[in-house]
Amino acid sequence: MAHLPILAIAAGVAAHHGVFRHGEWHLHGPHIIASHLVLGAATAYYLSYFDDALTAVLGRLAVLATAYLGGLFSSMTIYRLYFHRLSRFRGPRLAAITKLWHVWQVKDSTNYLFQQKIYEKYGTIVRTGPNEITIFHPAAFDLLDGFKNETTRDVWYDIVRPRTSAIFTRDKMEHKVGRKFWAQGLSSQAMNDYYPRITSLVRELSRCIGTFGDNPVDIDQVMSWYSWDVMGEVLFGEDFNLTKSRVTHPGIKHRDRALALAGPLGDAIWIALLGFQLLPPVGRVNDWRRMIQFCEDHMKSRLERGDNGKTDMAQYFIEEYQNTATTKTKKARDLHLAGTAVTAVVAGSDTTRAVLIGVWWFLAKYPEHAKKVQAEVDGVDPNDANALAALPHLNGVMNEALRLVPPVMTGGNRITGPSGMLIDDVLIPPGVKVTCPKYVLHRMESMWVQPNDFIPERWYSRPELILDKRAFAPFSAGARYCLGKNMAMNGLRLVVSIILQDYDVSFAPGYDEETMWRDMRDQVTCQPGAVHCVFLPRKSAK
Ligand code: HEM
Repeated sequence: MAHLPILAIAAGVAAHHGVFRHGEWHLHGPHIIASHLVLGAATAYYLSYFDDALTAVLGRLAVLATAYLGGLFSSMTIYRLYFHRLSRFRGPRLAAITKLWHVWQVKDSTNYLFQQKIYEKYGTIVRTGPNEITIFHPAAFDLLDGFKNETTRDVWYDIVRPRTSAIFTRDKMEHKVGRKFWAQGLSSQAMNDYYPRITSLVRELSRCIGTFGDNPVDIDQVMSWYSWDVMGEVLFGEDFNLTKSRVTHPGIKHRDRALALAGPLGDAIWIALLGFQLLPPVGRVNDWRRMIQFCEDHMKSRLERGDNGKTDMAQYFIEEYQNTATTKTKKARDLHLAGTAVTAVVAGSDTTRAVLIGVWWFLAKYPEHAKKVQAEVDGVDPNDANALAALPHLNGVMNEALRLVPPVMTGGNRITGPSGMLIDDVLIPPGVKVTCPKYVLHRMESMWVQPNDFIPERWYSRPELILDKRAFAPFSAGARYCLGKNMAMNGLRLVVSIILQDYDVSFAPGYDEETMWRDMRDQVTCQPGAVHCVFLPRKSAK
């Protein structure tokens, strides 16, 4: 019996080297727990031959379990610190041992600030996990996602499993095929149909803002209504009417609370997946389920009712659903359509809302830039998307807001391909998770002059303030760039030009300007802190 603890330690070491060091385990949490419980029960049964008393058996079992886990975790720690192929890379020692350390550091959803500190302390190429390198280099976006990239998506993209979509898939072929349908739904031809409908939603937004008079407008609330309405109109051909009725849809609350759960766990996705599978539907797990349910149900009813005479994105997703009837099972097609709905609702509503919050903060803080935009947009017909796209200061404001408040602040994790990744003569081996936080790159001193300052002119009349344009990728890059970019930019320009044609903006009396920055959270998408503004009708003629 005395030899059993030694055997248990050896079993822990063997489990590490023989099993857990190989392959991916994030989808197998319940199986790992179940197999260890079975093993524990079998060991208890074996021990009961030597001792009749239950307490004695359980006591011995606890010793063996501790020895096993001790062997397993000691082996992991020693291997990761001294023998792992990334052990030569600089970075926090605890990060090299376990990703849980990183999760703990960003428990309040401040991964963007954590990454900033990591860069300042360790430099350009940092080991931020047992098998993870974070790159703070302008070439990184292209290396990760450029057209010649060999990378695959990291395990994070399994988060809506068993559902999939063009974004939430790690299968290159599924991504390529799915991307075609998204591209059709977001093509310039489809955009011609959406644009007048989005314009009338922006007019409704302007009316809604007018109803506040000289009272403060909670920008998050109003932009959430508006962006949800746009998502409904473009995705499902349906008006949710939130801006008009000034009611927050429950889907928005579920989305925000669900993303708050996914944010800090983004770097240890197995915890979230385990929670979704094992925990009862309470709290944020319930929000996650309800968010998914809302998207699924809505897409399903759109499928059943057919279109209502308007072009919408759903029609392309339904076409994909129908086209794959002979090649995929119904269950697989249902799961793909559901995953696509979740992707479209989050990508289509939450990203633009985040930028708009940032834009209004900057315009209230720097009224001289609002005035410059007003001088440009006055006299321009917002129905003419090309005319708005040609206004330099308006676009400079958009780009600066996207640079300083990128809606996707971190994330976009990839796994290096068979040749690894060469960066500044440093080879990152194959099969390593690599990441490049946009928030940090968008503010690096080596890439931008006065990196933390809001200077829209750097995008047109003062190009010398941009030292390396490769460091700007709010919509990602290359083969995986955002397919909604044109729609998003057209929508953002419309909102800012119509509202600034109608109103002057300033911070609400008593509003603490630091709130937006102090309470900013990185939760898959950026969640800026509260911004309260007052919009007063313009006195000057347009
Ligand atoms: C300002 C608004 C937006 C920003 C900053 C933005 C940013 C991004 C980023 C960074 C990615 C890469 C994500 C990743 O690889 O994990 C992405 C992908 C994507 N976005 Fe957007 N997005 C915006 C709006 C939209 C909108 C409105 C839609 C459509 C309704 C959309 C649809 C997509 C799609 C389909 C992809 C996946 C592309 C692919 O993987 O091939 N986005 N977006």
